[in-house]
Amino acid sequence: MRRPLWIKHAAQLVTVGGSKGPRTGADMSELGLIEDGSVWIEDGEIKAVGTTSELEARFGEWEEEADVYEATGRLVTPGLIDPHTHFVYGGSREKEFEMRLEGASYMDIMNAGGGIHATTRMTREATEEELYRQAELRLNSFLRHGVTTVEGKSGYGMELETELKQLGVMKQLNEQHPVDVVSTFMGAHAVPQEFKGREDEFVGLIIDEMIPAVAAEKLAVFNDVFCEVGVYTPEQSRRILEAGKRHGLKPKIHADEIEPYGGAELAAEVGAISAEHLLKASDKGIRRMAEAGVIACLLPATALYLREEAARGREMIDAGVPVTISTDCNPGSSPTTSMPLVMNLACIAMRMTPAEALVAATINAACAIGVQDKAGSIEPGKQADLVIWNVRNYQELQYLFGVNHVHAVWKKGRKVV
Ligand SMILES: N=CN[C@@H](CCC(=O)O)C(=O)O
Ligand SMILES: [Zn+2]
Repeated sequence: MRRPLWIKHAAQLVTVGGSKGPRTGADMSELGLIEDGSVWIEDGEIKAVGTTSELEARFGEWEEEADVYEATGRLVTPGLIDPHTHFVYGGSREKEFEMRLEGASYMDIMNAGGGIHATTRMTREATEEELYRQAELRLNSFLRHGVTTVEGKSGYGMELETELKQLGVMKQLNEQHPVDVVSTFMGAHAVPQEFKGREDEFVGLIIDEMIPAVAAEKLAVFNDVFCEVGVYTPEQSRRILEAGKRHGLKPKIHADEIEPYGGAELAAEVGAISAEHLLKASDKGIRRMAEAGVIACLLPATALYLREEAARGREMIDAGVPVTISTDCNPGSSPTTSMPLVMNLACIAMRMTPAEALVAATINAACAIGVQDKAGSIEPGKQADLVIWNVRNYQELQYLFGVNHVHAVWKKGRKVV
């Protein structure tokens, strides 16, 4: 049995406790704050949460047996959760960054065989070991930025062998790296170049071959599709997502990123757990998502990187849509692992409040990837995934922007940063 861990005297402890599902509306501002907060942890699990004096009354006589960590003057939050990434890939695309600054659009580059296609070529060529080493470095960086759980998507294979290779790397990393990895199959990330003009044939391959194989190997929890003008139509997307459902894969959807295309509406119709991007989501789509309880996964770093207007986060929250936020870590449109930066941008570019940004990056992110029973908040029974920050309160975390304020990170009760 490990020695208990006792964190004491946090200037502010953000618990975000007590949620069964994703938070909406005014509940997105409820942080469950405890001043002079304290957490008692046994065997990697949170046993008790309260003020330091409350926990001293309960556990004071065992102080000698515990590892005590003083968080005096600092903010403590749940480990952040990144619910949308493409962190397993081969190669790099810094040349496209320059091309975009010179005027080329994201879709122009992709349609000319770059973008997702370029990364697909490099990922197909990479060995499993190479992919593992690169992805491991990215997970290390996530951890240094206070992120303790990450969703990861395949989709740089778009052929069964490479899709399985990417998902296999995520499975190994989930077992071997401190960060928990939740996997999503995204065979429908683009139409591979060799299937140009034969899109429906490739849709058939995803439905008849790839989804059954991925589900049989239990390599993914979710099934995602890039529903976009020039990529997958809403009808093709629906077929792919319904096929995933028949094999137990829950739908996610990259929706209305570049052009309005009815993606938000489709997410509500197929009962998607979340819809991603949504820069161009329609009013009707936002209403439908609120009615159906679809979580909006908003990616303000991607919008900034593509020099686009961010999604309407403020309006979505006001309309009752549960909102989460993410880095979208990928080699093209958002090569970052910084969730703290994403929280800053959620405030600055989407007019979310500092409290809403934290809820979006913790409990709502957990709900968007189905891990809310074990992560996303500081409450008894959950994994001890905690971050101590070099700031005094949650407002300061969002106010001092573009800086990594992480002081220390615990994953399942072990100090990893
Ligand atoms: N939009 C589609 N897919 C990714 C980008 C992938 C890439 O450019 O490599 C995204 O979510 O931003
Ligand atoms: Zn994405």
